Amino acid sequence: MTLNPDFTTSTNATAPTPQLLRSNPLLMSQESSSPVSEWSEPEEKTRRNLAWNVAPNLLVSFKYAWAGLRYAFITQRNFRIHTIIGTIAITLGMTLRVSGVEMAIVGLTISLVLTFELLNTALESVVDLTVKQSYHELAKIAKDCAAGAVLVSAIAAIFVGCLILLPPLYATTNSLFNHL
Ligand SMILES: Nc1ncnc2c1ncn2[C@@H]1O[C@H](COP(=O)(O)OP(=O)(O)OP(=O)(O)O)[C@@H](O)[C@H]1O
Repeated sequence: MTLNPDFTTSTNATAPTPQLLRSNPLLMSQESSSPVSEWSEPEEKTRRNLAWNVAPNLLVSFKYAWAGLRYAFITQRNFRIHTIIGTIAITLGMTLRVSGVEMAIVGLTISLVLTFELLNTALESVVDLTVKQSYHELAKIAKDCAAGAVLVSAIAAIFVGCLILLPPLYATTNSLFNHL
């Protein structure tokens, strides 16, 4: 194996040295992930500024998070369906005046499903970015497992929803019919 002479002075033979990276910013993506930065503070700042999108404050971070939610809502049919069902469940819970703890359980279950949907969307994007248009067995496993995670959370949500919302719904409709 022939080693590139530029890399031989580094402790990691495959990682470019800071000197080499300074002379060629395109090599920055090959930099080792050492927890202790070898860069001076201004250099670190410049390097960070070269990232595609850097949130300078909390407000901008929220803006990116909102963009992710918006993207999932616009592009993912399942995310829209789960959002609508979740909204119906919360409205039903408030109308039926279920207890605070029960509302919290319903709310947490809904957010779990939506969270898995978002992670599923993120993972699909990363897989597509990695394998592009090509078929790969590992890409299939990754996507199928992520979809499976959403399915498990959705089944759990249906179970929790039925357990908490059906008894008061049944009681309310029963008493309504009895008054007719
Ligand atoms: N690059 C690939 N290589 C192999 N199989 C793939 C690949 N891309 C997608 N698949 C298969 O097709 C299925 C659907 O993938 P797709 O990216 O269309 O997700 P989707 O239909 O948007 O899923 P979801 O409804 O969960 O958002 C995956 O679960 C996987 O089995």
